[in-house]
Amino acid sequence: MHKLVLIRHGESTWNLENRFTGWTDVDLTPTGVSQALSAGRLLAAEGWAFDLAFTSVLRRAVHTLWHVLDAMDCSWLPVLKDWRLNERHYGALQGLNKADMARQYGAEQVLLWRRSYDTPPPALQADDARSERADRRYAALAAGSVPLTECLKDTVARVLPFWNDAMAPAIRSGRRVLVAAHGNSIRALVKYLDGVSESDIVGLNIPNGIPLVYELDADLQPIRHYYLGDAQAAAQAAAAVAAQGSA
Ligand SMILES: O=C(O)[C@H](O)COP(=O)(O)O
Repeated sequence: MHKLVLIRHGESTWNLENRFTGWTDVDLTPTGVSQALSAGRLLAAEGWAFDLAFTSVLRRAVHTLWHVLDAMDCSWLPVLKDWRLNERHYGALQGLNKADMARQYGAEQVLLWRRSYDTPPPALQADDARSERADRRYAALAAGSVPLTECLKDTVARVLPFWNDAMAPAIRSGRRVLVAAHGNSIRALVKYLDGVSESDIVGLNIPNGIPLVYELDADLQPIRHYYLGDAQAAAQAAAAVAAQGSA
């Protein structure tokens, strides 16, 4: 059996302000740092150890990983950063307040943008100052492949190749893997691992900073999954994420 640990970044500044974030590179709040340190201490206390970590190229996930590894006294751990673990791109919603959007467009429309499988938010214009196309961290991507918006289906389409190319081979080889990522890139991976339907994925919300353990068989099929620590607290935190899209 293999064990894979996934963790969404701790609270970010735009989580706190309830703003759509996507690829905007905001940092953690002090609460987010505390969540990451607590997760690391919990993992250490329960005897977890890792051989390799994966994360995105966004600082809220990278810094979460730093704090988790620091709390586990293994800041030396090899880390592979890849844009394919980035949060789903939120398009022209990036920077806008989620409750304001619910008041302006209705909670149902915001739910579709946040949680549906194939309804993308309105796209950024390519010349929008918020576009990441000039960001040198994405310079290796083919021209025009830096997204201007993404639905979850688009996120799955880039997370899965990274799973198949990097994460799954590492796990199959027996390396103990930790992944620090984002709410929707984790939703994309969970959808694949658990075979969640396009309708059921709407109900999945990932809380900030709580380790999510996947026990996988030899074929990397899930046996079970659970949050470390207080299960009720994790459920309440996930419900709070869902509520962020309310007016
Ligand atoms: O990108 C964001 O806005 C958040 O990190 C995730 O947002 P969501 O929970 O509204 O999808």
